[in-house]
Amino acid sequence: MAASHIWVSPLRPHSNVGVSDLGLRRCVDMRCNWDLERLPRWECCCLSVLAQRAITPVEDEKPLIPQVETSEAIDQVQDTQSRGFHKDLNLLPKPLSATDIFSSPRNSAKVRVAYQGMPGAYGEAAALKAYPKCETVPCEEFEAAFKAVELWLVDKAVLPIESSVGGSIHRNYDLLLRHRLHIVGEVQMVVNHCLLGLPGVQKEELKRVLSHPQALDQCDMILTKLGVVRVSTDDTAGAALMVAASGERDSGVIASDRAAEIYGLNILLEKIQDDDDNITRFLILAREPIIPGTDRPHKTSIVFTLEEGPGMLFKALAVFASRDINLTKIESRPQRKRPLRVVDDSNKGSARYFDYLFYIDFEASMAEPRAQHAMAHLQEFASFLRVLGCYATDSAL
Ligand SMILES: O=C(O)C(=O)C[C@]1(C(=O)O)C=C[C@@H](O)C=C1
Repeated sequence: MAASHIWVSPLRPHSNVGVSDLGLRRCVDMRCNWDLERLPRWECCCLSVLAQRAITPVEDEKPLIPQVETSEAIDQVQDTQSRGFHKDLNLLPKPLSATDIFSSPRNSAKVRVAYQGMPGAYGEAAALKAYPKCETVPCEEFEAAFKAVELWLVDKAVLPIESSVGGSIHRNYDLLLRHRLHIVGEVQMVVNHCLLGLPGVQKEELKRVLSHPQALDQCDMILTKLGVVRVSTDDTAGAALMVAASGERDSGVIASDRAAEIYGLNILLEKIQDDDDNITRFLILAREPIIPGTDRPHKTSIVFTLEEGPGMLFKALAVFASRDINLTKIESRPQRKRPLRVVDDSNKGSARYFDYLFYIDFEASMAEPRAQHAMAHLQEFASFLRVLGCYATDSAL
């Protein structure tokens, strides 16, 4: 029986990993090629993957619905096989979603790092750059990765925060504030996009190209030249999976060379981004902050709000300038809970102010007195101030 047909029976209570009944689960470990006769043995190599996905209900969690192998599923596999793909896409790990989070027992000495997207996404590469021996955990959405850390399902999350071409990833700025995680590091990654297609397909045959919106933007010139329709997906590797699964010969993908390998697609063009130096900066998030050092260059990330008044932002920025502290990033986001603030009647009641959150990264460690003084000074007139993290600067591209 093919590995794609392997289903694992309910896990019995397993004291050393603390897993209770998981329901019927398909073997999701790509390395697992156990046959049906051997399934009752819980020491199966896929145990780690299953254990990693064990469930403890959280507030908004839907109960896990046991999966059963349906005739459609079998048809799908046979259909895929008949199209001749050498990769069995059913064996890919299913990414976690925000409503599909469960707590995880630890059965691995490896650091587990969550990222958004499917295997082969750039987030996975960033996680492996930061922790070369880590176990990567795919998540459907950014928020699922935040929750996975909070629920001890993983140790860290690695999420994109800005791109040299596309700018800030606003969703993650907002999530940084909504969740109580700490920034413990950063990863700068050169992103080299490839144009992928099904085996045997020429780039001239493509009518549409699927990818993450950032990747589509970063490859604007080649897409315009090809005259294709752009289709947005949640992540680049997810786009590769879709095309591999659909077998649509007129659909191409922008994704990594690793995604091509995982999903059995051919690389039609390499390094197709408009800007050669296409760099994405990822943040490493953890439950606990690190103790800041002064042994090597550090950055500190903060978020604050200011009282209304002329020159307030100027005053805020002056706390850094007067101490010779260099700012590497400033971002403002509307404050969601009070997106619009109407002034009181004494001010005629007609003026409306937007309240903004200011996110700043500056080049100093919180272990340095100048950074501590700058924060104390800022606190004098900031209505809210939080240090999101202090971490070593990543200068290795
Ligand atoms: O889709 C992916 O592969 C991602 O890792 C996400 C992401 C992003 O959010 O910017 C990361 C890097 C690339 O710039 C394109 C997409």
